[in-house]
Amino acid sequence: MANSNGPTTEINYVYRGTFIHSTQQTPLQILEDEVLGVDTDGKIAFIGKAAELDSLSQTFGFSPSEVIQLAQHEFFMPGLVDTHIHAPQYSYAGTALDMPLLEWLNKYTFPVESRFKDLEFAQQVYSQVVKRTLRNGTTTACYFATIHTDASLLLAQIANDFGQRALVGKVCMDRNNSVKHYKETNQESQDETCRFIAELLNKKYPLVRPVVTPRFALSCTGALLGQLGAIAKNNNLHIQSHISENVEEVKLVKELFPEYKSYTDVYHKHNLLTDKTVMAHGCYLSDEELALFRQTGASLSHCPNSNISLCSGMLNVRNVLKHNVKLGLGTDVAGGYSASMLDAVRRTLDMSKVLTIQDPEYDTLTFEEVFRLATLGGSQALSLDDRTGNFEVGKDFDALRVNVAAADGPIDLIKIEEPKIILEKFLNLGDDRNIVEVFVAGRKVVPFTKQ
Ligand SMILES: O=c1[nH]c(=O)c2nc[nH]c2[nH]1
Ligand SMILES: [Zn+2]
Repeated sequence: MANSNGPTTEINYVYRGTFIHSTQQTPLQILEDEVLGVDTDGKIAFIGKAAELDSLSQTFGFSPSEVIQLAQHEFFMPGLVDTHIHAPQYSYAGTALDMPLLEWLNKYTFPVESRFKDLEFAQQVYSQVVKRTLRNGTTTACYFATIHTDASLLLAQIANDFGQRALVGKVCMDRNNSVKHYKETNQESQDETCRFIAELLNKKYPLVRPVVTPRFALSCTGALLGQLGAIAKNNNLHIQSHISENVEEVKLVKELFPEYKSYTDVYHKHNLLTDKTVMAHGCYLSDEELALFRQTGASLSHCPNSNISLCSGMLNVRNVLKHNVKLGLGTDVAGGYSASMLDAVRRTLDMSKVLTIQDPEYDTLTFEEVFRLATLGGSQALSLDDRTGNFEVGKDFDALRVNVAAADGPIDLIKIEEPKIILEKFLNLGDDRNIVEVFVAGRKVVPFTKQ
């Protein structure tokens, strides 16, 4: 209901209970016994103390009797943001982790990805990955697809149908010396990227957008990198790629692009570093390169499972944060074997502890900081933090309803615990059995209504 200076949209539903989220100022803000209202556009209309329920109900025009009360062991947290995941690679997730990156790409990845010309196969795998990630609380995913435009459009359609917020990239590569049938010509890559962007934008999906996706410097000619930089600029689009993941890769980039100062400079000079760019990994970036990320507003996606599984390297997250570079977490399926962002949280903490074992002076990340990276940090890394990432009024309601004591779940509570302990238990021990509902832009997307 609207009054002359009040809200202009109607309240759809109101929850009462504990809300836990991050802000720019604090990695963990715990709001106990609060009420949060979501309007019919899926946006957070208000959040306030339950003691003020009567006045909120008058201002926003809802009945206190319709308020949904969370149970003792439940809380809401912002949806998880996976800033880097390869949807086609979900088909072999959990296998093929026995060699380093470049061999792994040639032996497993390129042969599998080349199969996504087959739309039936794509339909099967892409439905599985969207459902699996949603069930595990990924409300926003930044996907790599394959070089195939129609299959990439299908991934976008499936994300839209299931209600996931997504950036979807048709992969671009006009260089591939090992699996010769899995590459495009330069012209094809440009034309198909433009077709992908035009057709996807034309669908007008409310939560799914295209992202310009050069695979990485080794898969692209300088000409293609430059053309993709221009396409992104002309259409004001997101950009994603990989950078500085493994020592061998960094060495080859130096050999292939000798006239550039650094790996980062290769992307920068081709106009691929913008405030809508997210680069996966960055394990071997110098301070100078991090400064260039900071200057351009480009962000990093930290993918610890992948970095460990492929023996790639270890990102010094503390140093990235010190340089004020935007940072989110990614599963990097299938270099990372788990599609769950809870796994990314745990690996981030583990890797930070390994760095502390190696150097006791290293300031280990706290679980609160990693919680922020998995939610607000991810939304900032994808430049979507005006829409999602925490429970600020005006943002979309992207949220997980978590029940730490879910029947048949993985967590045993001995007694009533305070919210901070409940969150810590969920992050370290929880799984999809604890995620009882998932909301994206106010719409309940888990449990599924569609099969
Ligand atoms: O982890 C990775 N997965 C990939 O598919 C890929 N391609 C280039 N570089 C890559 N790194
Ligand atoms: Zn990747």
